[in-house]
Amino acid sequence: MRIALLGYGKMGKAIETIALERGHSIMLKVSSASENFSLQNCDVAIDFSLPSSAVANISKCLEAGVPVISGTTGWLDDYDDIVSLCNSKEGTFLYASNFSLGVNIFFELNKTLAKLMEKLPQYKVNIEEIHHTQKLDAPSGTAITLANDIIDETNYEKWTLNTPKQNEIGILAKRIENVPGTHDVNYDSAVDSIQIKHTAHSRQGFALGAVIAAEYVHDKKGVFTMKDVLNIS
Ligand SMILES: NC(=O)c1ccc[n+]([C@@H]2O[C@H](COP(=O)([O-])OP(=O)(O)OC[C@H]3O[C@@H](n4cnc5c(N)ncnc54)[C@H](O)[C@@H]3O)[C@@H](O)[C@H]2O)c1
Ligand SMILES: O=C(O)C1=N[C@H](C(=O)O)CCC1
Repeated sequence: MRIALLGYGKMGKAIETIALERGHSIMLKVSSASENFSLQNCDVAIDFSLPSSAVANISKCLEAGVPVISGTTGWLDDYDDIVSLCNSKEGTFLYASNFSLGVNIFFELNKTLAKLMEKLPQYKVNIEEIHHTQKLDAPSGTAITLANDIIDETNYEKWTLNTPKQNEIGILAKRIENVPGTHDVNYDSAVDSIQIKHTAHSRQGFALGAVIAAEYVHDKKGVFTMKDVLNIS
């Protein structure tokens, strides 16, 4: 595949390494909103940029008829508009808050555990995420996915970064130098605790998942998720 990298920071560089190893070519590297780039000759675009630039980048790809995947977090208020644009252009789009294959298995475990714990009101759930200090958004996109998936399976109504009320899931967002991404979901009762946890050891897992997702979507039409890529029903 001939790939456009929209965002050439920590993730763009990690994706470049893995894409080249897998025999792909990098046609374009974009690093700022002021670049007037052309997507000509690109088979797929991979956006890992800034919360403030993702929507413009994704829209530009969809307008140009170039399949696009995005891992940028912190722009999801506009997700439905992007889906509408993709559908109206008969284009190709995939967003994942976390491209790591392990995290996508962790998402399934989280849903299964939430279904089981729903029957045990003596347990209260909370989520903790830890990321490096350059991260712009909090909570992480992954923590939001975990919380929303629990909300879909239970009576919890929303998540909060503040002290949670009875119907709220508390998310604690910690920032510690050089941490690529750690997430845990904790259920605490008066007598015990249950915890599931995912720890990324580097950015390689995110980058590999992104390249695999780009390989999956590049010749398809529609709006996809990592469940499609991993064939999870
Ligand atoms: N979904 C996942 O699996 C996953 C994994 C890691 C990071 N992320 C997310 O990806 C995003 C990027 O992460 P990062 O660690 O590479 O950040 P980074 O700050 O290292 O890189 C972002 C890059 O985007 C560039 N940029 C600024 N404006 C741009 C524009 N208009 N178009 C294109 N590029 C532009 C910046 O110059 C910078 O180099 C963040 O939102 C982060 O939360 C997601
Ligand atoms: O480094 C980041 O920034 C990460 N962002 C994603 C998120 O917000 O969940 C995925 C993990 C790394």
